[in-house]
Amino acid sequence: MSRKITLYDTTLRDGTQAEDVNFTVPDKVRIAEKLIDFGIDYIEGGWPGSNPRDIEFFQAIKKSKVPLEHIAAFGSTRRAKKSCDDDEILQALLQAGVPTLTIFGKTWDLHVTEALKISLEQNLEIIYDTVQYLKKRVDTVFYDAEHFFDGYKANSEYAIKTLKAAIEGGADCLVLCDTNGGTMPDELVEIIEAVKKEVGDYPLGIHSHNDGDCAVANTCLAVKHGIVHVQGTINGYGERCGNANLCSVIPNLQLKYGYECVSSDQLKKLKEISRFVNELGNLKHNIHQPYVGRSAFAHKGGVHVSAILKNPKTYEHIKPELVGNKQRVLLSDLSGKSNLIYKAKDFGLDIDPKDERLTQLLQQLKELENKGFQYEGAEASFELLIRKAMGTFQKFFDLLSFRVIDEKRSALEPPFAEATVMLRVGGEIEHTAAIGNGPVNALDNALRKALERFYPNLKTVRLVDYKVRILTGKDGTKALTRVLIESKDDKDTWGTVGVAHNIIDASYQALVDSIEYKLFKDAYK
Ligand SMILES: CC(=O)SCCNC(=O)CCNC(=O)[C@H](O)C(C)(C)COP(=O)(O)OP(=O)(O)OC[C@H]1O[C@@H](n2cnc3c(N)ncnc32)[C@H](O)[C@@H]1OP(=O)(O)O
Ligand SMILES: CC(=O)C(=O)O
Repeated sequence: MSRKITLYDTTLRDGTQAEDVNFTVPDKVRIAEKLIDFGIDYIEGGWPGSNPRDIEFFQAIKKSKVPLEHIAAFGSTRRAKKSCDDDEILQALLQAGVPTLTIFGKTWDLHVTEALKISLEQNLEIIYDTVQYLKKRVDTVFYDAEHFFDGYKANSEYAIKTLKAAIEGGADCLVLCDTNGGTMPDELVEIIEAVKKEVGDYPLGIHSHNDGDCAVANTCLAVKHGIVHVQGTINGYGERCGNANLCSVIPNLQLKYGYECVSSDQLKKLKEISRFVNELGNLKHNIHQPYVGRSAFAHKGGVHVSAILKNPKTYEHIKPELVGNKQRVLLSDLSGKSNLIYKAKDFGLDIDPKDERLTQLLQQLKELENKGFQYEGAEASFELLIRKAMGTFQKFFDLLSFRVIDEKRSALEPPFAEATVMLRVGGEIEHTAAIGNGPVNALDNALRKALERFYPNLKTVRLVDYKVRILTGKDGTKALTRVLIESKDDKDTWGTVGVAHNIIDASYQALVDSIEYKLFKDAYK
């Protein structure tokens, strides 16, 4: 079963045909470099006959560290009224100066007569002509049989003739494309088996679109049925609903079916690759994405957590580390004691499952969640909650009072914000005021100013993110708010949360947790 599968990535071509997906030339080069390190065999860089950016890519890639034998340029067969020598698209392909060219030709008689408006015979000539012309000039020509499955269903005899024209032209691989993405897995298998009877063991590839949500399944089944060359994109980007997602295809083929795709060390970079492409494309990470999503191995239900603590296999289909991901446990009102025990272990606390305080803590967590607290992203607040409940937290200060003034002195001036805090450290009372560019900033400044005399290490703390979420929008300005704060020092980053109807109070809770966590970790961790 360890047949080597050729991986052909078209993120930089078909991927950019997706709505909202664009990469600059330097980004395309960086992605190509990353994909090569990851073990992709071919990277389709773009369509040089299409636009200046793609032409520039093929110039830029020659100055990068990517070996050119891994780069393919994409284009169509020659136009009906042109010879290969005169066809701008073929000439642009050759000028790209790469040793691998991929061209797509028509399989479906509907497309030949309706889109190209030529005869079926003429289309066969165009396919043969183009493939043999290019094959004389470059090392490798892949033939993408566009709409292969729809074409086969409409006119199987003609569809096979188009493949044979490409074989006669000398194509190195016949890539069967499910261009409209609506082929069902059973149909796909049946058609591949029929094609094999016609072309023997000629190398076959697959290029599946995802319109029926079957692109990954179709690609994996195609491989099981003898296909050796797999096309797809990182995160499944592509025209309309996308292409076969290589972030799922590769681990499925390698870990489930035992095919050889990339090395096990390269597979560990899968999550990183997925993120990298999103980052460069300024695209949001899909947390629920199989294998690579943040939630792919995140357990929320108490029943699940209880079982994975005994054996991770109970609710995990693979070991997350194999694809560079990790197991996570979420806290919510669906948690059981097992979630708390797991989390506590993360913080270095061993809790006895029979400890009475655990039941109280679980109850407290559920009540807090019900009030709007959420500890996902605010793990420092949760650690403080556990430590306080288990009696392993030491207080560093007591707040006695605070006051925040937000005063608009004239219509033209911005409001003036000032905060005063009174707190006790040991036996000493500190009473301090500070200003800020808004009420929360003033409160933050006042708290730090009051405490820095006692705890100079607070000077290293910076707030790097402050998010406010309205939890009950229907209540208008009376709404309940949740504030999430992310803080950083020279070593760590931590998140804290506060919930209240008063946004200053919610911010205060999150700020105090942030300071308490910093003082605790510096003193005890
Ligand atoms: C299935 C796929 O995803 S294939 C890739 C699709 N990707 C893209 O289309 C992105 C890049 N495309 C482009 O930049 C432009 O469409 C170009 C430069 C290729 C062509 O632009 P234009 O010459 O203005 O043509 P236009 O885009 O309007 O129409 C496409 C032409 O290609 C022809 N064509 C389509 N497929 C083929 C083919 N396999 N072989 C030859 N000609 C083809 C069409 O018949 C049409 O020609 P016509 O205008 O004479 O009818
Ligand atoms: C070639 C290609 O992108 C397709 O047929 O979908």
